[in-house]
Amino acid sequence: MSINIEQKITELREELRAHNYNYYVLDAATISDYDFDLKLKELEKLEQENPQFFDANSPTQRVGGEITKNFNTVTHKNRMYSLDNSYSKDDLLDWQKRIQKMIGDEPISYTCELKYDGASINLSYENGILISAVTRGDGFQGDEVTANIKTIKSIPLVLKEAFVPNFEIRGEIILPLDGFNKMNEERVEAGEDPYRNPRNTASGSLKLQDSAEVSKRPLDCLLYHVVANNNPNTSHFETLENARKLGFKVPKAIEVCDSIDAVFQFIEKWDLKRHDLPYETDGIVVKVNSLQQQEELGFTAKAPRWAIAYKFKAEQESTILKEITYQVGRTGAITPVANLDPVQLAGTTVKRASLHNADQIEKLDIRVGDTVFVEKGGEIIPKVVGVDFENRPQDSVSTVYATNCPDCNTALVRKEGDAKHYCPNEYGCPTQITARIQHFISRKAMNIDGLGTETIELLFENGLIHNYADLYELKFEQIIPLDRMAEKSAENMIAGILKSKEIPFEKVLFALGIRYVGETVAKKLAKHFKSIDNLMNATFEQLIAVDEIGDRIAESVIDFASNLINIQLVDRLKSYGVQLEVSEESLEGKTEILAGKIFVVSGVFTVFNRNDLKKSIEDNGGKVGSSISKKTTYVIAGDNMGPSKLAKAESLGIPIISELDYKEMIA
Ligand SMILES: NC(=O)c1ccc[n+]([C@@H]2O[C@H](COP(=O)([O-])OP(=O)(O)OC[C@H]3O[C@@H](n4cnc5c(N)ncnc54)[C@H](O)[C@@H]3O)[C@@H](O)[C@H]2O)c1
Ligand SMILES: [Zn+2]
Repeated sequence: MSINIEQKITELREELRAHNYNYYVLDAATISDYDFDLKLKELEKLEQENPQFFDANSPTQRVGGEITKNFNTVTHKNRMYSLDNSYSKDDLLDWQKRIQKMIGDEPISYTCELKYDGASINLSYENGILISAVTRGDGFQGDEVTANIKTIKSIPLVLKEAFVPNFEIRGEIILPLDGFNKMNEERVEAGEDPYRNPRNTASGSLKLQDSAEVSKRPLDCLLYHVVANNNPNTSHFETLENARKLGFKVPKAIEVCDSIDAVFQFIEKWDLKRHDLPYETDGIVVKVNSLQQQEELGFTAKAPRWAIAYKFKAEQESTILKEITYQVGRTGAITPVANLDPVQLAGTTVKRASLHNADQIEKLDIRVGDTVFVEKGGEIIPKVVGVDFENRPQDSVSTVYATNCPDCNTALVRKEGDAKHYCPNEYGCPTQITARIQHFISRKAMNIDGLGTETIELLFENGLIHNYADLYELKFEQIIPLDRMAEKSAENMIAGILKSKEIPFEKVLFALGIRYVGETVAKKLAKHFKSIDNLMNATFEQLIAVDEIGDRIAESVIDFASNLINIQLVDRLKSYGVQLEVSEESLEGKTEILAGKIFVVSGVFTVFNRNDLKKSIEDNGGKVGSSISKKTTYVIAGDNMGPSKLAKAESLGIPIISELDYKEMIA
């Protein structure tokens, strides 16, 4: 009997360690948090009942994160703990009884805060200056990511005054939903896989080696805890209020509750309201408000006794997986899709869910006929997160991933290091062909009025177009006999196509649909190479010499340029008069006077409007930075420049100039 229990404990520990690794190190969890927490609770219970198997290294005794060793490893001055979890009000009542017993008769009041879903960070200030930012790591040691953290604008680098000369403040690095969705739109546009959720994208961003790359991600930091000797405040609430006054972003949704009933009310209110927040939360954190009582309660091996998290259950439902189908995208990438028995989830009916890729299907052992768990997290598309193995039908067979394209039946390929399969039949696969033409006409590309995605399909099915160049050969007489085609619509279509010849080169370049050449990259390449001929003749070295163009993009451009089909298409576009070089007009008024200089613009201006000022900097070869850093050459200050920006520029010794100074500079 005891052998079995020991074995069970060992297995659970191993399994949980593997999940911790997936979650914290790979940022790619394979089970839901809820299931993880259930398993952890199961292990806790077994360990409690069988103390002879105690192990200080058990996942129940340790914070789950790890240090990556890609950064300086720093030992925390004050340990960073996790939080105990609860999913029910009964758990909360149990906690309240436990701590009340330890405190005695004295009444306890609580602060309730939201539980921000991101990655924890410890900021150390000495004499009012930010000196380091370290991740939680394993709680004892973390990664020093100060350079990355300094790119987050809401984190003050210099304080006007401080609580006490030296203190630490802890918070959560998050990626607001807006920014997350925008990043994903850009990735999808460039033919890349979207990021899975804001939490692991925030956490992954912190671990990037290049802080210039981090600065492009709209990260934010929400603060929730101060560690200070001789803290003049006596409660957690007051401490946070004061931290907010110092300029830290402490969310306003904090309340002091004098009873556990008031705590329940806070929970109920935010269980609904949290969906309106600009960032994700996964629960409520309840903390004992009095700092003195906190001290009395102390810590367990892993978490403070004076706090507990109440976690909202992710919106999850189970339903039957009827069929796995496969979709081909514009770049040939294959996406497996779960077709489900319709189920109600977070207020919508879900019929289809993402299965990500072959590895994920194999890892979760997802099979047709299974009862699967479907979850809706921060992502727009719901996803299958697991299988209810107890309900697996007897005759179930493992899933064999598609070997051929669902559309053109070509054998799929998978490149090393790529999670996705691709249909390599780029120029013969109908879905890829139409998707490429649809991309060509889209708003951010050639912006052709009078042509929609369905019309493209119609034209393709009727053999009138085989590629985007064919659009320019379309004749009124050819389109008019098509199904449901009115004379007026046909005219509009032809006019729209004609008008697209005026679209500037950078947009045409984006429209060509070269893999990894999204809107921004197209702009950079157009600006640098000035014509399609220069670009298509560029060598790998010339390509990667361009700011922010890496190996992957360079290879993709070379692939495109060395393909005869593309060369012919581009030649045809040229012959129709499509803009394949930067026009004279747009070259006009442009200089390289400011080459190599980085400007940050702040405040309200009178001579220029803000956008014109930015454009003028770029037209003269300079760059506009979004935040002040060591790399900034000048700050152009208008009226009412923010005090924190001013302090930052001063502390880094960056010259602050007026818009008139700037005008002289370019004169
Ligand atoms: N799915 C998986 O495979 C898997 C694996 C490991 C962990 N997990 C999940 O992670 C959880 C354990 O992780 P954990 O220890 O990192 O943290 P946690 O999320 O349970 O709680 C602790 C953390 O909450 C954060 N936090 C956010 N708002 C806060 C606030 N207002 N006050 C205080 N802290 C706040 C802090 O960063 C703190 O470190 C588990 O409950 C589990 O759900 C999942
Ligand atoms: Zn195909």
